[in-house]
Amino acid sequence: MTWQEQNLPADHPPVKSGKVGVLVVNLGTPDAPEKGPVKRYLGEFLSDRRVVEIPPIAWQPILRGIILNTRPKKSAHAYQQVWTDEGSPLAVITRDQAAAMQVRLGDAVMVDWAMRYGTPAIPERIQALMDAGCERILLAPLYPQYSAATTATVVDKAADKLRTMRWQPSLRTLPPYHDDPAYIDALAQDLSRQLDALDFAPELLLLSFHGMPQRTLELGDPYHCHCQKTSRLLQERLVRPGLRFRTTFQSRFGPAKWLGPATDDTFAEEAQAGTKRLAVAAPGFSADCLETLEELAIQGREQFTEAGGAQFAALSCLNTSAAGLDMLETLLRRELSGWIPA
Ligand SMILES: C=CC1=C(C)c2cc3[nH]c(cc4nc(cc5[nH]c(cc1n2)c(C)c5CCC(=O)O)C(CCC(=O)O)=C4C)c(C)c3C=C
Ligand SMILES: [Fe+2]
Ligand SMILES: [Fe+2]
Repeated sequence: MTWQEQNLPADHPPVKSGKVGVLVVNLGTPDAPEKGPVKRYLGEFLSDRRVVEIPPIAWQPILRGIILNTRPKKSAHAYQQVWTDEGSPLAVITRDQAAAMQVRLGDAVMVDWAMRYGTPAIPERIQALMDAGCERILLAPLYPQYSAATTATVVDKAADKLRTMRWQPSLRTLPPYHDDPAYIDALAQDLSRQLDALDFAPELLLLSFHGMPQRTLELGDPYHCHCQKTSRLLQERLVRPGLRFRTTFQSRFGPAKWLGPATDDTFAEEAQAGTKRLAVAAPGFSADCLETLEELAIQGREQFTEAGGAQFAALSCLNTSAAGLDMLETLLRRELSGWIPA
């Protein structure tokens, strides 16, 4: 009998056992590559005021009246191009990353995963960790570069859940790791391996990050600076004879000005300027997803070759590569320090 049990009245609810939980989180994805599920997912994602910073009174009519009636069909078609037997690549890879961390971190922790939009939802998985006895939770949004639209909204969602609890778990959050040597080393190692395996030598390696409205930079979001720093540190580590680098931003959305230069314009511009052999990597994405597998690997190839390019390769994200998992383990262990034995 523990000290706590001895001191409790007979009718007291069971006392939790003080385990440590890790919740790995990524953006989210539809449950199926069809119009209905894509519409539900986009409705939740694009209603997040951290993502679209337009007052709801002005934005919701545009979202409900136009975007959710046109985009789901087009996006569902794009998702169909990349969907796997096990589901959406982003969900499958995130699940596998969490499973690998469970094996590496062992019984000292319980590792689970969630998606910020769609399923499995953050509140549900926090509850599951608590039901399993976790009194301490490390929340790990897998975004190397901080942005209010990604990192902050994960913390908000977890806080919304904690707000409803009498007995809250202790929470730690994984900080952004855009300039962490473990991350830069993992990228350098994994991209070198992939470049070595190509059947051509690229003249240009495009480092493409997800875009954001330009306004977020002006309002003080560190995202753009984090991307630029990752890019610089990676270039310093990835010196290869004859290889040039450029940093670009992809996935423009809506009419506002977004961070530039735009990845799609750059594919065409480079080809027109005579670049024949190009590789593209997306260091800001922890897992391959629609934005890398469809927008870069499929559309990007078309944009580059139609404008006169000859050889094209879209490199994989860290996913469950050895380098990627080593990095994740390093980052998680550091944040778990004091909570689990070293
Ligand atoms: C206002 C719109 C958007 C902002 C701001 C935005 C920021 C942002 N997104 C990611 C990562 C991902 N985005 C993904 C898909 C996606 N993104 C937007 C819009 C904004 N993103 C849309 C509408 C979509 C859905 C697909 C589509 O209809 O085109 C994904 C992939 C999801 C998947 O299911 O595979 C990721 C990952 C970051 C990192 C970011 C800001 C830094
Ligand atoms: Fe996005
Ligand atoms: Fe996209």
